[in-house]
Amino acid sequence: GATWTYTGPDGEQHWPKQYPFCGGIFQSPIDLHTHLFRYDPTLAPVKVWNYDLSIQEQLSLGNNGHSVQLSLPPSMHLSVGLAHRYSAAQLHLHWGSPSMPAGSEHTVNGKQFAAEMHIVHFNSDKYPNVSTAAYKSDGLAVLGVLIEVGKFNPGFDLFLKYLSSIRYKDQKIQVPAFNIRNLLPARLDEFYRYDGSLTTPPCYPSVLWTVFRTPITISHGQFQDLASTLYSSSVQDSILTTLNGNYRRPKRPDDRVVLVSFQD
Ligand SMILES: NS(=O)(=O)c1c(F)c(F)c(S(=O)(=O)CCO)c(N[C@H]2CCCc3ccccc32)c1F
Ligand SMILES: [Zn+2]
Repeated sequence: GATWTYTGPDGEQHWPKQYPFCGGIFQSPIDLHTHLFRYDPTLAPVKVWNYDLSIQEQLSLGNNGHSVQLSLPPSMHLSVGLAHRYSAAQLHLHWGSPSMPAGSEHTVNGKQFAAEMHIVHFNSDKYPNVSTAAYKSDGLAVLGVLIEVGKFNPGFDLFLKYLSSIRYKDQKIQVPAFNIRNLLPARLDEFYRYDGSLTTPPCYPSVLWTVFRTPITISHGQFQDLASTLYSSSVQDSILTTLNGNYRRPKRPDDRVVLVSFQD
């Protein structure tokens, strides 16, 4: 695809020129703030199926120049208390930089977290794959997990430890699969839910967002590895640009409501 970045002449304020949806409605991320919240007692806890992948399976871990991306098998799926099954496609992260460790996309009452993980799922009842689903209004369901710096996270290390093998854009390796449930917070019953978009070009307004209320933690060392190991440059590029600060700033909520599954 075309070259879009998070800063500079191809930065996010320029995205709408090449990707018109980026300047459109229902954009993500947003600041999840209290007066947008509406408690919805009918919101069922998120149920994940087949996240406990066998170590015999191999997953593709790649640097796509915008993020670190782990491919996921469509046998992994979730039910978000909705009519359709959403099958997993990939997970990726957004993070800050070593000097500015705030890099989540969603913020909560103005607080930005160190990083954020997204697990992209597509409506496999209706569409054959994520690329077809990506531009359909009921196409995608993305789980968002807010990440703080704190206790070491052994689950994240199962793929963070390979980052030095995919330093450059378009590098990818096969890694042993693991239980993706260990990357999620303990409570899957407390979350924010709203209609939004992809947070990267082409910014299709096709995402049912579920952002869990409880952040998970990774250690300072794990964060530094994430924020300083990858390049957005290809291996043949003469100038090396470190891949960090890969988060879109919060967009206007317009007249959207954020459903919340908790009351306190
Ligand atoms: N934040 S986000 O909105 O969840 C989000 C990203 F931030 C992100 F970088 C990606 S990307 O890595 O594919 C790079 C640019 O699309 C995606 N890709 C999704 C949606 C686009 C179509 C597609 C096709 C195959 C696999 C994944 C995807 C993405 F959904
Ligand atoms: Zn994302």
